[in-house]
Amino acid sequence: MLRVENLGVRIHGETILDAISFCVQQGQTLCIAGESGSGKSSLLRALNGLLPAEFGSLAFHPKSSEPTELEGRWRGVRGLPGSRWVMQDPIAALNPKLPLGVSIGESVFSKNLSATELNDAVSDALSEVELLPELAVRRPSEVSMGQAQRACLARALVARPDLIFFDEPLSALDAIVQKQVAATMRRIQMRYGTTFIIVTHDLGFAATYADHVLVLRNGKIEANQSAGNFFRSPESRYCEELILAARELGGLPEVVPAKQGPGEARSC
Ligand SMILES: Nc1ncnc2c1ncn2[C@@H]1O[C@H](COP(=O)(O)OP(=O)(O)OP(=O)(O)O)[C@@H](O)[C@H]1O
Repeated sequence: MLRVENLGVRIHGETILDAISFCVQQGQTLCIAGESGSGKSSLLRALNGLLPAEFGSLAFHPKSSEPTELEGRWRGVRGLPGSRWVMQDPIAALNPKLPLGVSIGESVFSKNLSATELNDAVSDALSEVELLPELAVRRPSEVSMGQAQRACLARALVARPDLIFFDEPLSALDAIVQKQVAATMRRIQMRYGTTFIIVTHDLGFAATYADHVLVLRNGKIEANQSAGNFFRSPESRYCEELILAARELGGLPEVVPAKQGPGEARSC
């Protein structure tokens, strides 16, 4: 569904990402992990056209939008048609002056919906993420962090994307709300078959939700494996150490249970 070959990013002569290749199938979850500064967010930015990147090739074939195929230098600031992005800090991601319902509705501005259709779409999206319709009139400063992150998820969902990029979507939330939002994300994926690409520091989260794991280090790929293989038999010593460190901190069980859901990771 999304296949990237040989992506590179250089800024002011410095290599930020080098020779990045991976693919992810429709309805599956790719978690991108790695230490701070390894290039995870830069990879999301490059895939969304926000950093100047060189692509050996990129092919994105969503179910409900035109395919995108490109190679060479790309900077398409509107991102990939058929995809949306949920950021790490929901308060910073939302316009502080706009009620949540308006921010959510802006996501489908280009569809030229009537006022009634727009209201219905926003209400549906709010209920999809388990928020009351009354919250549509509140501004970001008038809701909790968890509610704001759900609103960001609703803003992505209202456009019915085939692919959602998430940059550390749970890190601004407390543990209980993290669990609730993660469960909502999972339910949405099961219902709509949406593909998720999620940047996370949390290997425990990746162990529970990922089909595939991509580990970056110094802008290069350190591992690109199905989640099952990654946690059983990581590709490099560095990844073994990452897994060990997560276990020692108590964030990862000794035995990673098989992922609940549509089945074993499908390779592409
Ligand atoms: N626009 C930019 N100009 C120059 N350097 C940049 C730019 N964006 C990112 N970098 C550099 O690229 C490297 C990777 O940064 P990036 O934010 O992608 O890392 P990360 O893995 O997401 O880190 P973290 O987990 O801390 O968010 C860093 O050394 C960063 O300073």
